[in-house]
Amino acid sequence: MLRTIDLRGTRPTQRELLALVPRAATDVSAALETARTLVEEVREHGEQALLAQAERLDRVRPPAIRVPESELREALDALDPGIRRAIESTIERVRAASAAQVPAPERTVLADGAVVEQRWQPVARVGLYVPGGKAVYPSSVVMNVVPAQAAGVASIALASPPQAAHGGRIHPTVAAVAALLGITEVYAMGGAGAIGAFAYGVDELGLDPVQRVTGPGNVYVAAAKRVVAAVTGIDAEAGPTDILVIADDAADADFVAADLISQAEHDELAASVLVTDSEAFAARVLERLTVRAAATKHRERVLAALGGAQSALVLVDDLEQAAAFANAFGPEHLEIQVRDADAVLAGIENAGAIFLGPYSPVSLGDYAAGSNHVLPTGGQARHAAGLSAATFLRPQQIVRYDERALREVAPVIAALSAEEDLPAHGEAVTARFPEV
Ligand SMILES: NC(=O)c1ccc[n+]([C@@H]2O[C@H](COP(=O)([O-])OP(=O)(O)OC[C@H]3O[C@@H](n4cnc5c(N)ncnc54)[C@H](O)[C@@H]3O)[C@@H](O)[C@H]2O)c1
Ligand SMILES: N[C@H](CO)Cc1c[nH]c[nH+]1
Ligand SMILES: [Zn+2]
Repeated sequence: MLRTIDLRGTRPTQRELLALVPRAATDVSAALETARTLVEEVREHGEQALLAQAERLDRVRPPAIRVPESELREALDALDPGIRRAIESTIERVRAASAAQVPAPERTVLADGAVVEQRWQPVARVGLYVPGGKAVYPSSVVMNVVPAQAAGVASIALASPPQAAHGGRIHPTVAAVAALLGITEVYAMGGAGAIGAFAYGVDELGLDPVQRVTGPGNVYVAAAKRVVAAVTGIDAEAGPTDILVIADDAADADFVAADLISQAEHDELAASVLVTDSEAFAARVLERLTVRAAATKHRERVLAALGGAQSALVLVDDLEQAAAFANAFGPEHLEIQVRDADAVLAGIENAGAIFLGPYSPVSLGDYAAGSNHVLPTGGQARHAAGLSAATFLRPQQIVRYDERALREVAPVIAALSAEEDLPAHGEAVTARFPEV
């Protein structure tokens, strides 16, 4: 079920810990060549390539890549009222949390007349990817669109794969949520080709290139984002999901097993990792995993993920060692289910999102916590962050010096420009004050 990594009695260095983290099976770089080819096809052949890729990879030809606005409106009209209420509740919470993520402008006065300001400028146009292969993700429409709107992005395009079960149209709930959020530019295109279309634009579709592509997806989507990163901004590579649970023997083994399975259900490449200082507790979780996995709907996918080299049971001496392993892993989702969760939290540096205690499971964050579920995977949480309003904003510094303030700092510029053998830099200042 879960292979064991036994760290007890060892004190691995940072480098050794990194080597122990099970990553090879889900390494996005293995999908890079495929993704590059698909992106290039779309760059060169536009709409025709998107249609051919849909037939090949989604096994359906979309009636139109650009989704008519009438289809979006009709999907919203037909949306089940219960689902609509659930979506509206998610929107409300994510909107409140996203609004709080927009930083205030800053003004630093360094001396009289010497001011450096910082303003947060939204990118002008973004392409948001909503996955739809093994499952469909209307919740990801909310998680992409709401922070972009909170940031003040003026132009938003959205893509989701054509669904064979819906005659090549996007999933109707995805269409409905787009309409609910006022999005009108929607494309039925999936995978790496969709990311290429956003990055380079497709003239026949009236699809202009975007400045930033965001959103989750499978390894091909994550690899395509890496491919286009030279021409457009991206968020973190939000690829196949992972969950790491730190638990001690006070945790509920059934809760932990349920949470490990909840994320394994996304993808055969999903990673579920349990880190514990109690062998007896680990045995209880393994037993509950076996029972739950046998009964769950997507059992084959779940068993493939739990049995994959990316998933593991990690036995540690103590919770300090558990935190060190988690920091090396850089999980997308970290659950802390121990007696003193805050004490473990204090030792955590790297995680996409952190879920504390028995009543904060990852699926709460997936749908309804108000936090964002588009999060860095593949260890990127060691340096990257989840999607937020800040993803769509850039800090811009504005320099406002008056004559006196520049005169005061002129000797500093003169000294440094001479030291760097870039005298024209100093001359640009002395031109203003020839006597300096
Ligand atoms: N990290 C996050 O924030 C986050 C959030 C939600 C979902 N996810 C992940 O998103 C992924 C969703 O995957 P999915 O497959 O359901 O939807 P998807 O939309 O990511 O992928 C489907 C597309 O993949 C392409 N594709 C399929 N087979 C291919 C092949 N053999 N070669 C090249 N391209 C191919 C097709 O174009 C298809 O449209 C899962 O891995 C899930 O864990 C991650
Ligand atoms: N767990 C995924 C983030 O990695 C998000 C999601 C959407 N729907 C269900 N789950
Ligand atoms: Zn999930």
